[in-house]
Amino acid sequence: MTPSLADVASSNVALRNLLHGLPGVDRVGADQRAAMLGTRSIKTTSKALAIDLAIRMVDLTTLEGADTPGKVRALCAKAVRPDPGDPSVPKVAAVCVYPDMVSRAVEALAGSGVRVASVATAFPSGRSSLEVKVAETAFAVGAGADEIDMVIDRGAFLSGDYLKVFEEIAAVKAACGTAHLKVILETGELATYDNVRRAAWLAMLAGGDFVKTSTGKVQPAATLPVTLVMLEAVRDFLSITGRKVGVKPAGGIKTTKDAIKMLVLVNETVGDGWLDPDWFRLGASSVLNDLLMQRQKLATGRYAGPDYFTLD
Ligand SMILES: O=C[C@H](O)COP(=O)(O)O
Repeated sequence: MTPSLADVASSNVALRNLLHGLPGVDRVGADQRAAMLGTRSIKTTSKALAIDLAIRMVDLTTLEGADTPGKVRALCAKAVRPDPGDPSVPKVAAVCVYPDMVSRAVEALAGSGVRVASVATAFPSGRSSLEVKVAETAFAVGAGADEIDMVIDRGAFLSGDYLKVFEEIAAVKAACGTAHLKVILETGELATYDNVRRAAWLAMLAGGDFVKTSTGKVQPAATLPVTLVMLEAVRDFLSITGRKVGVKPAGGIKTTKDAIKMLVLVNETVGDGWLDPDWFRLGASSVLNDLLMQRQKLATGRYAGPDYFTLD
């Protein structure tokens, strides 16, 4: 008999049985499939569409201790008008900042349609109490964040305390109110693809609206095979539960090639139902300029050169 959500949500043994009962990931198969899809070429007309779609999916990110209000304002201006010389360039999906910068981003993005995402829950390590994590989430939402990017407690996950991870995600989700919750698995610390699949299921069962690969502070980050495993998880979760969850690879996505490989992977794994910023994001601090340069190259046949664009 399939256990109910209430059953698994109240017992670590039930959660463990469910997560360890998922089919194992064929590591060699996943690596090969991702590598094969990564070599697919796409037509020039499709490339132009893919670049604009990738721009619309970017969560333009700055997560540095040295972030200043001025840097966040400049990033927000870039999010709304990525190329001031070309109004046909679409806006990005969101700007992603630390909680204390949310109000600045909200102010700078007012009326633009670009969302404000905030990391929370003692990002990037996640090492704090549940009370602090919930309070930090409430602070960011109170300041106007539309989206919260939380980290899971990898220590609890890796020691098999799935219920702790589940309860933490559920508590943060409750603190989000109407804000969307992205759950960062930090796949570079999870050791196996089986763990990535289990952590993705745990995040979805606990109420996450998105599963996200990485903080950008740990390597490896958004690899193609890990993103493939997570795409398979959201596909299977939808078919079993009827609830659709988004995917956000983040960390180390730097070039148009990287971005387009991700889009091919989405198309081939879950289909075009996820080829939309509502369901797929690219978390990146520095991919936008390359997307702009390649876009201009396609349109004019020549590169404008990196100096033409403002810094990411
Ligand atoms: O969430 C997004 C990541 O922090 C960005 O990582 P990145 O700086 O490697 O692009």
